Amino acid sequence: MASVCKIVTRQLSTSVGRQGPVKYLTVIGSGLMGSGIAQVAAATGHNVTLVDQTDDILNKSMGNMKKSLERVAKKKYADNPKDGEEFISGVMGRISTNTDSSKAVEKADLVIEAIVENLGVKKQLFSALDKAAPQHTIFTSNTSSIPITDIAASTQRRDRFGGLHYFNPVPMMKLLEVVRTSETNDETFNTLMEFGKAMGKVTVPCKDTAGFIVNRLLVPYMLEAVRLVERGDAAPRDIDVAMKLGAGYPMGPFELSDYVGLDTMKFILDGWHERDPDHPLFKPSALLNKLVGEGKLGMKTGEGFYKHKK
Ligand SMILES: CCCCCCCC(=O)CC(=O)SCCNC(=O)CCNC(=O)[C@H](O)C(C)(C)COP(=O)(O)OP(=O)(O)OC[C@H]1O[C@@H](n2cnc3c(N)ncnc32)[C@H](O)[C@@H]1OP(=O)(O)O
Ligand SMILES: NC(=O)C1=CN([C@@H]2O[C@H](COP(=O)(O)OP(=O)(O)OC[C@H]3O[C@@H](n4cnc5c(N)ncnc54)[C@H](O)[C@@H]3O)[C@@H](O)[C@H]2O)C=CC1
Repeated sequence: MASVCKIVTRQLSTSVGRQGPVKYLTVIGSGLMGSGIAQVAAATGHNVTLVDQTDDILNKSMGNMKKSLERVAKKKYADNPKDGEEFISGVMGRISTNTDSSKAVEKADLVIEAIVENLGVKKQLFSALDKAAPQHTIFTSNTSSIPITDIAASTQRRDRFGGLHYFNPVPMMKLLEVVRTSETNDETFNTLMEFGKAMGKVTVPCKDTAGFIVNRLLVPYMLEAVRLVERGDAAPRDIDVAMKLGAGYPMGPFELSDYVGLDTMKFILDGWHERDPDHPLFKPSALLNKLVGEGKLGMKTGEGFYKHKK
C-alpha cells in the first residue's frame, strides 16, 4: 500500500497561549459518531456544543443520545432509577446545539470533527473554523481513513492539530486512537491523551499512517468479506456466522458493515482507491455501489446487507 503520510517540515509557532485540561468541547457532525462522542464527553463532565447542518438533525441526535443514556442508566442505576433520571438530565444539560459551526467554536478548547468522510468537505470546514476559533483551540478529526496531515493542511495551526479516532458505538467501545502527525506539538498530543483518559477511554498513540492501527487491519478484512460475496464464494449470513463462531468476533463483517454505514464504507474504499489505484482490494465494489445507490446504507436507513427494524 502506498504510504499516505506526507512529511511536512515547516513547524509553526507553538506559542499559542492557554492549553490545558479541556473544559469546552465542540463536536461538529451529530451523526452516529458525533452524537456518541458528545454523549460520552458530557457524561464525563465536559461542556459540549454539538453542531450539525439543521435543527431537525440535531433534535434527532439529542433523542438518540437520550435513548442511549437510558440504556446506560438502566444498568448503572439499576437499584435507584431516580438517580438514573438525574444522571440523564445532568448529561443532557451539558450539551447545547448550534447550526453555525464558526459561532460554536468561539469558546472551544477542543474541536472534534465527525462529519462526512470526504477530504474536500472536511478541509472547507476546518479552513473556516481556523479563522473563528481562539489561538489555543486544538482541532481534531475523527476520520476513519483520511490522513490527518491532509486535513490539517487547510489550517494555520498544524501544530495544534491531531486525530481522535473513536469506535462505534462510542458509549461501549473503550478504545481511542490518538493520532499525531509530524507537526503535532507535544503539548497538543499530551492534552489529547489526557482528554481521552478523562473521557474514560483507553488511549493508544498512533502515527498518521493509512487506517492508523485498527482500520489498517479492519478495512482489508471487511473488504475481503465483500469480495467473497461478489465472487459468489459465500453468502453474507454464512460469513457472519463463520466469523462469530470461528473467530470469536462479536459481529460478523456484514453485521458490522450495516452498523458502521455502507455510505461511510464506500467513502473509505473510494478514498483509498484514489490514493492507491492499482491495489486490487480497493477497486470499486459493484455490490457496495449498488446498495448505496439504492439508499440501503445499513441500520441508519433500515436496510443494508440485512433488513433492520427502524
Ligand atoms: C470499508 C471498511 C469499513 C471500516 C469501518 C471503520 C469504521 C471505523 O473507523 C472504526 C469503527 O468504529 S469500526 C466498528 C468497531 N465496533 C465494533 O466492532 C462493534 C462490534 N460489536 C460489539 O462490540 C457488540 O456487538 C456491541 C458492544 C455493539 C453490542 O453488544 P452486544 O453484542 O452484547 O449486544 P446488545 O445486547 O445489543 O448490547 C448489550 C448492552 O450493551 C449496551 N449498549 C449497546 N449499545 C449501546 C449504545 N449505543 N448505547 C448505550 N449502551 C449500549 C447496553 O447496555 C446493552 O444492553 P441493553 O440496553 O439491555 O440492550
Ligand atoms: N460510522 C462509523 O462506524 C465510524 C465513522 N468514523 C468517522 O466519523 C465521521 C462521521 O461518521 P458517521 O458519524 O458514521 O457519519 P454520519 O453520516 O452518521 O454523520 C455525519 C453527520 O455530519 C453532518 N455534516 C455533514 N457535513 C457537515 C458540515 N459541513 N457541518 C456540520 N455537520 C455536517 C451530517 O448532517 C451528519 O449528521 C466520518 O469521518 C467517519 O469516517 C469513525 C469511526 C467509526
